[in-house]
Amino acid sequence: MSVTPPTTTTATADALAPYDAVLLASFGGPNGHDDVMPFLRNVTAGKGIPDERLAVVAEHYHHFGGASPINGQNLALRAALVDELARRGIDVPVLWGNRNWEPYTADALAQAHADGARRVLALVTSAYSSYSGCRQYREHFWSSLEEVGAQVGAVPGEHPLEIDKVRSYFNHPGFVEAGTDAVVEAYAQADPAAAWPRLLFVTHSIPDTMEEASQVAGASYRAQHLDVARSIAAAATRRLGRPLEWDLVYCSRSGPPHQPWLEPDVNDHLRALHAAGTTSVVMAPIGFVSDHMEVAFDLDTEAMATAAELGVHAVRAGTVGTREPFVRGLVDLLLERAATRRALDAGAEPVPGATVGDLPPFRSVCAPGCCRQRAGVDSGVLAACSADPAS
Ligand SMILES: CC1=C(CCC(=O)O)c2cc3nc(cc4[nH]c(cc5[nH]c(cc1n2)c(C)c5CCC(=O)O)c(CCC(=O)O)c4C)C(CCC(=O)O)=C3C
Ligand SMILES: [Fe+2]
Repeated sequence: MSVTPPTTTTATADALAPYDAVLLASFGGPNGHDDVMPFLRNVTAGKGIPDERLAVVAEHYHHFGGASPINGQNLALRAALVDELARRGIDVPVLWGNRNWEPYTADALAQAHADGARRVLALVTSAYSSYSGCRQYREHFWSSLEEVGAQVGAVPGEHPLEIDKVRSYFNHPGFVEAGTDAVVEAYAQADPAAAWPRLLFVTHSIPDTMEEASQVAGASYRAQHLDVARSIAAAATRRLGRPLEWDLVYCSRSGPPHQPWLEPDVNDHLRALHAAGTTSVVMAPIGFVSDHMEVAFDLDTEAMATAAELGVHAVRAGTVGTREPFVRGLVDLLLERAATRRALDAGAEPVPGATVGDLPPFRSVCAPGCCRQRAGVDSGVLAACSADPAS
């Protein structure tokens, strides 16, 4: 009797080469009451967010014991990634590092360096490209590498480790499939006797200036969301067998009142829909990969209260979290990025990236001037994962 060996084992042994570690890079969040203000000061350092706004946001955290759910969710995502990598025969350390709270990226990188890692592949917990979801992480990688360099006695600008980043993955099939599953599940909770719910895709608002600057990456932050919304609405319509009417709305705006941010706000939109006769909605938070504080407070607490006050029936769809299609897609993206790195090192073109929707795959190596806070304004802050760190 002959046994056919599984083909995947040998095929994937070096699938992540030349990388020797994966970094799950996230926002970070407080773990208790005493962490809240220091965390908020980290987040808003140099941003000019007024103290009154910080006090309001601090209350959101105190309402939940001072702890954000985001850290537990990232640990769960890391465990799911390790499992999926192991299932494919890939044994690689998966580090976890945050921009705004412990464990900090520099500490994770320093440990990886001490353990022998030299090339790190980063995956950020933000699917869309804009300053907040892309460049701010790349600037943070650069300064974290400088910090590790200083610890090991490297010359400034010469880093003891390299970091590459997985492309913005909003239009990757795994993200869209998991988001579609979440919407279909939410509609299953709809009362069959009541009105068919209108679908509200929700994301984080950003200043109009940041939206304009995000356009440099190919399609703006808003256009990226519209592409995902169309893809999910079309797939969910097919699966539910009924047409869906949908809108893209925003939550969590901050900044001074005179500064324009993307609109409509989810609460304002609920009021407008109610006035026009809508009685039932599903809210799908496609802008967030897990149920962290924006979802737990701004949607589940605040927007749900608005809906209740109006008498509008509202169901909140889940986030992609650790759903199987999402985790599988993230591992596919790690492999795609490694194959692209090998191709670029050999003087060839990046490998083609899988997508759904109308937009092309976003770049693995960011273009000069991409995703600044303001279009055309160079802040002078260096960023990793681009051809030119100064641009
Ligand atoms: C686009 C976007 C995402 C999605 C992409 C991604 O996931 O990265 C995101 C995620 C998150 N934002 C978070 C928290 C905060 N964001 C703030 C402030 C801001 N966010 C912005 C944008 C975004 N933010 C912007 C333009 C600001 C203004 C100041 C600035 O330019 O930075 C502030 C300051 C107070 C306030 O102004 O609200 C806080 C506390 C948390 C942690 C939640 C938790 O603890 O569970 C997460 C995941
Ligand atoms: Fe934010």
